Amino acid sequence: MAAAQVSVSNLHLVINNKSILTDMSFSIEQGRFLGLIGPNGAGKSSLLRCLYRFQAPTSGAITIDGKNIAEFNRQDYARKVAAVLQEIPSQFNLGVFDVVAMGLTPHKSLFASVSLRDKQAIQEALSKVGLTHKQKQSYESLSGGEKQRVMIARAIVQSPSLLLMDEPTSHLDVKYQIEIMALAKSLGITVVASFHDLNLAAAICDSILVVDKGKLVAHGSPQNVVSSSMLAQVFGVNADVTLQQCAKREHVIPHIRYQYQQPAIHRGIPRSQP
Ligand SMILES: Nc1ncnc2c1ncn2[C@@H]1O[C@H](COP(=O)(O)OP(=O)(O)OP(=O)(O)O)[C@@H](O)[C@H]1O
Repeated sequence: MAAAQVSVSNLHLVINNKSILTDMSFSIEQGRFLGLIGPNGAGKSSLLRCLYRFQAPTSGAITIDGKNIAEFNRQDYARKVAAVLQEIPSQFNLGVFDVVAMGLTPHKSLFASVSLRDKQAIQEALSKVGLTHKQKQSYESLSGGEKQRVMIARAIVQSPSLLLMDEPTSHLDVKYQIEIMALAKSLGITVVASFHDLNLAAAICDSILVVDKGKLVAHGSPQNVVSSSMLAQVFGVNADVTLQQCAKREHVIPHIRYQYQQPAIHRGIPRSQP
């Protein structure tokens, strides 16, 4: 499936009279990898929920390939958009193979059986996330990181044109953090993913959107967005940022070194020294 072009305009989300997202506008070109970063409670998951239609925005519009997402029927939307969410479902009383097979549902008619070609797609996805040897095991008995990789395999099988991921690496060891992100990038589809590992986001993403208190405070290439001043103002941390030439990519990647010994900053205002 071709990659999707996504556009968000003047998005507002208000829940119980509380502004969760305020006047967000941005767009993502086809096939690009957009990273969402921001402190806890900034609104990253809420934005992803709006993109996934889990949450209807209070006002504003989200379009995919020029069509408002509210206008897609459920099956068409499921064919177009896959999500790997923060809350890993725990109700799957299924084996790993069957959970991954659920990714095929939007593409099949009711009661259609799993074909040989489907089986190959499932095996391929399991191999890509390094879980071929676990395919007969029950989903429930997997570790947190293994469950997360199963959900990513399921999203791959779904063959979407837009992949939404909420902190997809939170349970993964460092090897799989790198591998899974490289895998998501290699799919050639449009990806929107939230990150807490800012160095990983800077290394992987084509562009980064910084969210703070429900507002978009910066949007651009990692090189333009990730800076000591942004880290101080938005995250309240002291850090040095150096630019590293990447062998495989033409551009430079910012690399953050946190100053663990220095006092934290309160939103741009250094805390007083003891
Ligand atoms: N259904 C809801 N009812 C009330 N408040 C909500 C609801 N959903 C989200 N919020 C609030 O909206 C704010 C943004 O939450 P969200 O989960 O989007 O942040 P986040 O950036 O993903 O945070 P984290 O990095 O901690 O996962 C938080 O203050 C949260 O408490």
